[in-house]
Amino acid sequence: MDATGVDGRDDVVSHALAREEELRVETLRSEGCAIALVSGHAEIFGSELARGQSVKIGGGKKVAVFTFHGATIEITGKVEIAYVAGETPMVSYANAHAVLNAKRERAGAAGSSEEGPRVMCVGPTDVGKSTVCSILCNYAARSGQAPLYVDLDLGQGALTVPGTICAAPVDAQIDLEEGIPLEMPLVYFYGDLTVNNPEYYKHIVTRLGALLDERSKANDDARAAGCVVNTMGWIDGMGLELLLHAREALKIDHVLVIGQERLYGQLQQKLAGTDCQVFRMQKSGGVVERTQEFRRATRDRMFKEYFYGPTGELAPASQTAYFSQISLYRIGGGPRAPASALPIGQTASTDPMRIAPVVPSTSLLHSVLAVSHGKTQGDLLNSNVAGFIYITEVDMIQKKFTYLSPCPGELPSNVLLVGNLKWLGLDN
Ligand SMILES: Nc1ncnc2c1ncn2[C@@H]1O[C@H](COP(=O)(O)OP(=O)(O)OP(=O)(O)O)[C@@H](O)[C@H]1O
Repeated sequence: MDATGVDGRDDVVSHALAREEELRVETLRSEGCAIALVSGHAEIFGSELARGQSVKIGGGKKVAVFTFHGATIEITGKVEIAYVAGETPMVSYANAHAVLNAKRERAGAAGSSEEGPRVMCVGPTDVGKSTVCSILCNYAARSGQAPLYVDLDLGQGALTVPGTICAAPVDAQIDLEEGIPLEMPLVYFYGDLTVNNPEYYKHIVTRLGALLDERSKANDDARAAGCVVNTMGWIDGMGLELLLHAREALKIDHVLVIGQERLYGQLQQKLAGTDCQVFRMQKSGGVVERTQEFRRATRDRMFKEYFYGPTGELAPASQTAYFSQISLYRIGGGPRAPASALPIGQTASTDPMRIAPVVPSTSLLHSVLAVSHGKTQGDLLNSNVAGFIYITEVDMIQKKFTYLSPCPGELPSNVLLVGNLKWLGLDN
């Protein structure tokens, strides 16, 4: 049915949803659309829609508007596709939330020293892991809890720039336009999109786990709320080892396996005898497989959003720094000793935890660097980062960089970490 929508526009299509149905919407790459709830109750990935208000969904995004009891939804603007689906796993996700919340309430009861649930979503790529994490955080926030959203996914993480692992509390339902509020994120820089240095990745996950424990000791509400952890889609070989390591380091007690029976079986065997429960969750038919090209575009958008804001509302500061004013370091990948220098029979290896100074060069152009909280070279392995800068120019003659920083003024530290994160900027 076509009509004039809540925004007064005439390119509006209305959809009536029966109970437990969802409207799946894929926006065009080039432009977004607006979604409005006209009647009933509905939510997008656990975030409730307010009646009569429209929410902007950016270009290239894929969302589902779900209703437990029935709703009428209007879409304003052209979309790639919008269709109603009757079969969704949303009720099972809501049941999972009920189990987790019961544990939160027990842990939050007066005099209790019990831990709240620490949940981890695992599964292959494109099964809806990040989506389930958002749904669980939203449901928890709607019931007055503030779980920590932990993102261990380097390539398609939801919190800050790619190439990092991070955590942020979700104390209100996630804003559909602006994402998870990041007032106090805890971010560790890995510096790449895939794990080629498992030892260092494990090291920062362990650090994150220790900080989770400290937070939970210091604050009863945080202890009771627990955490919801998103993981990478790498589930074989070393990928599985990294998942099991994260499970232990973050003291996860509920693992939700989405969309793969084999992984479910493997984890059940590996975690037998621990106090961790493994659950199988159905994959939603709405989850869309993303091409490499789409994933690259999503990463570029995340870099852009970091510097310019989700709706382009921020104005990053362009600043300069002389090479002599900053110290650059790279973690891992120390040089191999030449075979001739090694005893017979030994193979050369790199030191995964080596901190190597980086000499400024034009190869840093278009790099995203992390501003470390570490004050000295020795601190770097254990320090989280304050934020990121983007190198827009390297002047080898004047020995200075020009960079974008989210805010003007001096950087919080002059110790910068270099990885392999490149972004071609707005012209891309
Ligand atoms: N029910 C649904 N209807 C429509 N789109 C959906 C639905 N559930 C998830 N999606 C979309 O499918 C895409 C993939 O989902 P998601 O990012 O949660 O998967 P993932 O398993 O975390 O992927 P990866 O391992 O690559 O990080 C996202 O764009 C998400 O918005």
